Amino acid sequence: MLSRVSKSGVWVISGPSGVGKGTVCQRLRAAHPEAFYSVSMTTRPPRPGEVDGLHYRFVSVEQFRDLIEKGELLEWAVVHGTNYYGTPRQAVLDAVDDGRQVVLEIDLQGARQVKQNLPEAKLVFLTPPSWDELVHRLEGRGTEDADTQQRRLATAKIELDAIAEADHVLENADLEDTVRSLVSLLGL
Ligand SMILES: Nc1ncnc2c1ncn2[C@@H]1O[C@H](COP(=O)(O)OP(=O)(O)OP(=O)(O)O)[C@@H](O)[C@H]1O
Ligand SMILES: Nc1nc2c(ncn2[C@@H]2O[C@H](COP(=O)(O)O)[C@@H](O)[C@H]2O)c(=O)[nH]1
Repeated sequence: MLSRVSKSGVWVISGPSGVGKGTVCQRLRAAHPEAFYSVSMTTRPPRPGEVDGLHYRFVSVEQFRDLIEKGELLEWAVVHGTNYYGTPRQAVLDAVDDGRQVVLEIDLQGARQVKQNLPEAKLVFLTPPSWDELVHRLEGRGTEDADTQQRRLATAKIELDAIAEADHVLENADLEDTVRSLVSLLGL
């Protein structure tokens, strides 16, 4: 599907909860609006300050299942064993046709599906400087209760064990360094 496109690239940004994927992608988006940043569908309730259509499209479980049935998602997963998350298919394909760089910030299950559907897609895995720093960032964000944090950290162990699947690994120590590395990798 991608082979007819020369300029575009699909870049999957993944990594454990709290490593900084959202923060890095926000910075990248502000600096390089010419790339396409997929807005995921989710059944998770919005956090304070999250805007429908900007951070996510917030939908009900029924709406999400309908999107699955209609084949409207490029990939989808139940993440951290709780909520559905998925990437709208058509918007990504349109951006590819337009020759844009496409950025998907999604979990490892979704990354694997994207690689199956679009083998040319590249998986960029962000790692924390240390496990303690990951826990510190997740706790410091303060958006989840203790149980949810523990669930996310359990997923994080599984995701970090799969690091060999990545095409590129970037340690997110200094935020600006990480953004600079991504800009260079994506050729923005
Ligand atoms: N390089 C960094 N150095 C220090 N703190 C950072 C860095 N990058 C992100 N953070 C902070 O870590 C916390 C988690 O970041 P963020 O929400 O972007 O993580 P995430 O990987 O998107 O997590 P999730 O998968 O749970 O959505 C935030 O408070 C953010 O400000
Ligand atoms: N498979 C997919 N995973 C996604 C998508 N959008 C986000 N995510 C991942 O979910 C977790 C949790 O996100 P949060 O906003 O609740 O903290 C995180 O790893 C995201 O990368 C998607 O469309 N598909």
